[in-house]
Amino acid sequence: MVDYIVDGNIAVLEINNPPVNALSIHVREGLLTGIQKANQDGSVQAIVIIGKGSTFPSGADIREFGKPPKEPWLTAVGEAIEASEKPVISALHGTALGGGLEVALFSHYRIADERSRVGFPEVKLGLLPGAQGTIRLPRLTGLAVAMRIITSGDHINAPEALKYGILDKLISGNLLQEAKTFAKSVIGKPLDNRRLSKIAVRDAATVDKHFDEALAEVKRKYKGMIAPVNCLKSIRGSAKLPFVEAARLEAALFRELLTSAQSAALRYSFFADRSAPRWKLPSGASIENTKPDIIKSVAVIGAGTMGSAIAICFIRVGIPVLLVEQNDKLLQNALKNIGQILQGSVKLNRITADQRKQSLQILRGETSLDIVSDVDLVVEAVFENLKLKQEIFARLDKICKPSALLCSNTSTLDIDKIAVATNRPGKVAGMHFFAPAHIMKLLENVYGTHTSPSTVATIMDIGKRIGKVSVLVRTCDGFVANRMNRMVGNEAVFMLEEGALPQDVDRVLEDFGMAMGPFRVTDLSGSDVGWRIRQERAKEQGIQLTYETRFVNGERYSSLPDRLYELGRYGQKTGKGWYRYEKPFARTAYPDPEITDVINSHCRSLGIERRVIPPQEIIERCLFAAINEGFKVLEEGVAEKPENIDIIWQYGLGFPRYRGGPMFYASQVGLKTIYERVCYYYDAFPHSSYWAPSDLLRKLASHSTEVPIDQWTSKERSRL
Ligand SMILES: C/C=C(\C)C(=O)SCCNC(=O)CCNC(=O)[C@H](O)C(C)(C)COP(=O)(O)OP(=O)(O)OC[C@H]1O[C@@H](n2cnc3c(N)ncnc32)[C@H](O)[C@@H]1OP(=O)(O)O
Repeated sequence: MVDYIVDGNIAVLEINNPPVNALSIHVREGLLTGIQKANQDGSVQAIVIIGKGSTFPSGADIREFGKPPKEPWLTAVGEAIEASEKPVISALHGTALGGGLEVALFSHYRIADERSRVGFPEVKLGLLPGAQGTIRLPRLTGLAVAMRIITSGDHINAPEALKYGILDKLISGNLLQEAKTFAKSVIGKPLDNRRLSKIAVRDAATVDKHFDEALAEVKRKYKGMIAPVNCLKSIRGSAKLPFVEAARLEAALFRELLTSAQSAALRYSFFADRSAPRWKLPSGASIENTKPDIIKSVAVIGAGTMGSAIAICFIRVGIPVLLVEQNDKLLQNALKNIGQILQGSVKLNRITADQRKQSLQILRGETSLDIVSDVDLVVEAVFENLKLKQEIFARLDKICKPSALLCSNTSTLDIDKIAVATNRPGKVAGMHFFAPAHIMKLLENVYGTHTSPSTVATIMDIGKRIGKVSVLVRTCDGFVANRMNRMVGNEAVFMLEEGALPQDVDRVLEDFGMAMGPFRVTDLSGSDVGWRIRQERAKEQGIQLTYETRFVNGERYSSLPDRLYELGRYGQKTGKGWYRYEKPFARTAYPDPEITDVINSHCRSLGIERRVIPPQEIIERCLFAAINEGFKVLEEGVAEKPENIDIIWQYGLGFPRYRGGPMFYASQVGLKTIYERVCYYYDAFPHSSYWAPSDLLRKLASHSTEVPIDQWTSKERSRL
């Protein structure tokens, strides 16, 4: 794991632990032994630490957290490095992160490949740089820069790191050769002024001011997260306390984080991010054995808000798009909007003016579907109506070349029902973008009964190319996101009927960490959309919806949202929805006494007695209902693994990453508790059949010990 190579009077400790040279136990042992050996070796006068392969260590081995810790700790290794009587030079390349950067900060000198990056991403894992990173970095950079680097977790490029004093020299040539040359140049020089533990924080006197400012910032930016706050407390300690005491404080703050539920969730999320895009079909086809087609051109059908944003996703990575809208006025409007959105990106420095120009050059608007005959991929983004989509797909099937993939951006409709309109069901799939599509990271890719493995491989690959987090799910009503989120919406509205107000429900869920409560979300997206879908479905089933309707097909129904629609309260766009806004399209939501009156009068007219609904009930009814549905999604194989569901919620539905996702949250609450509460609510609300407990949940909850989340699918599904 660490090779010890002597070249003349220089010992090189080469870390070899692919893929990222994580500081696993054997690496820590190897480094410690190497430093000791080099100090005992009379022929050695300086020591170089370097990474083999693509990078200097990118951090501690995250898989070791949560397991019984093994000595030597990284701090002990680092202290041996700093105490070395022979100069130690860390030679950085790739990404020197977390514990990797800490190794460098224990070293007496740091040189780096000019393309390398450094950083402390621990905060993203709910941790702090616990091997003295929080007390060493401020000694080099000063407090403000250290606070920013450590609480953001952002990577810093080498030239910037040089400017901040983190690095001593940038290297453009052969790193190892240059490191040896550098090492020779520092032999015999005094080391105490190179040992950071011997150096004071130069702006220590200003620590309280920096702390207060940074604390206000992290509380706003990382609401609810404890790691950034502990990072700041530890950095404050670096300035206020003698080094050894500051190190003790850092260790205590680190231990608190290491055992926290937030860190467990964030570490789970780190691996879930990497696992979710790795798709596998029940047939055995997978990312490992199926090649994607190369998509060189795309047509987007429907130039509404969604279609336009989808077009942007492709053109900004250089994939030409034909945007088709039947009405020329709407088309011209869409093209203008796309230009404006890209202009906004230029203003925010996300793209250059040149990139905007290049993107617009590969966008073409058309009013005829016939023009799409030669594209490789079609993404349909018209109104959510099965008949309309079937008509379009039937036409596309005739117009498009046989190899073209036909995908729908439907958010709910069964892909199989769309595919039957074509003679190429193997090439039909869902690509469910989330609004606003050019901003939201999630792409919920949907396969139907006949979708071929190569179609799946292609939509997953194109998702990656356009920078999305792509998760594959099987078709069903609402897929994963909308199917599970429907329970949140339903329960939220039912609780209004029983005693809550929109702001009560939203506040509880936002305090839990959701980016937005369900009523603020509805106001943002517009309640007219939901109304139209409800009316269409009722029409299809020959049902007449009225204010008195309390059940549809035996299921509990609330007409409250319909009342809002009739009042013209469509949400932000009309300046009124579940909340009041200063004017149409204004963002700030104010609780509205008119809504309280509407709800009260609704309850009176239906003879419902209102009661106080406690916060815990709001959490349980919204989230436990969704979690129960999540277990049904798993048992049916709609999602292959819990990570897929959690990633969909994090990137598509604003679930707090520091809680992992609804399924990971369930694992922390405990499946017995979840199951018992689901049963309780099913008893209380038998007309909401989604409360019927999932078989998988029941089975998992029946085990005497908690079944770990990574065994939920493999163990139990096969036994159901
Ligand atoms: C106290 C805490 C201390 C001292 C710490 O150091 S905490 C760890 C701090 N470091 C990090 O958080 C870095 C995490 N890694 C990354 O950000 C990225 O992996 C990368 C920028 C280093 C490289 O990115 P990329 O090239 O895209 O590669 P992947 O992200 O796909 O990673 C490749 C595989 O390596 C696994 N991995 C990466 N980092 C670690 C790690 N620190 N410990 C364990 N495993 C790690 C990653 O999961 C990938 O594995 P597979 O999915 O391929 O199995």
